[in-house]
Amino acid sequence: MSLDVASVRFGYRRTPVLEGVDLRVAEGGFCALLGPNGSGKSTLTKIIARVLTPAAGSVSFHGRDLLAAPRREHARVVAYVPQSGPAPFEQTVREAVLLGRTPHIGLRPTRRDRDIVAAAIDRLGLGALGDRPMSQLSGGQAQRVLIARALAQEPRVLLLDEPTSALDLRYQIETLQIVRSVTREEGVTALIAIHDLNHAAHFCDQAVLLDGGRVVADGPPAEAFDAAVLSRVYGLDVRVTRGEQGVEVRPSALEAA
Ligand SMILES: Nc1ncnc2c1ncn2[C@@H]1O[C@H](COP(=O)(O)OP(=O)(O)OP(=O)(O)O)[C@@H](O)[C@H]1O
Repeated sequence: MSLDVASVRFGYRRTPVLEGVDLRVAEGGFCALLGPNGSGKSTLTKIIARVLTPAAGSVSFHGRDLLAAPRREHARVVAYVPQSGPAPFEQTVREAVLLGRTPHIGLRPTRRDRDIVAAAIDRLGLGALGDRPMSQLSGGQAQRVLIARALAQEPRVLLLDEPTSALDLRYQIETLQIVRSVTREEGVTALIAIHDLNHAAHFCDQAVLLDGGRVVADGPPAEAFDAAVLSRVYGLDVRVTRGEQGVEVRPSALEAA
């Protein structure tokens, strides 16, 4: 029972970006997708979300081919939080989150759909903003609406592309806690593109490191984080320490300062 990405290749025009990516996330796992700018993290999440079509390879969940499934079926399994989304001027927060119910709704939303939307809005701390037009939100509030929309979709697989990039420290931590509880308590499988290696180590149970469109490390963060590999991939000398608090990565330059 897992999300399986096998031999995925992709290029924009003639430039190869992903060169045979394999990864497996166990059901209920929380996997960090790491790597420097341009390493292919967004591209890979977009392929699983079916925003992009790979040149080769497969994506399956519980052995079911997600790339060949009808769109509505795919949307019942996979929810995708992009780095940012369009904010139609007239749409309120509640209407934007209700869009997450689209794959489940018949002709019109039921009471249950509205309850799920209200719960997702509350969970992301947006309770006071339900009637606010999307155009009047801060960047971080809008990012939290996208996450609430994905939760309202009740997916089995949750893909998040740098969902904490616009969030202040409190909401970064709260969002990662929410995603972790969704994986642990509801068995949702989550894949998150994220830059903060220490947040990844703390919250995720698997870390996949991409470099130039290839997987160069994959495993529990404490095992996958190797100082020599990270230093080479990021082009910056780092130290990895392992203690009671778990694994921690620090640029060597900061230690010398
Ligand atoms: N629409 C596009 N057309 C052409 N090239 C693209 C396009 N989108 C991304 N690329 C290129 O593909 C490569 C991978 O980009 P991608 O956005 O997947 O990286 P990333 O790891 O998510 O980076 P970041 O950490 O900066 O978000 C980069 O070299 C990028 O310049």
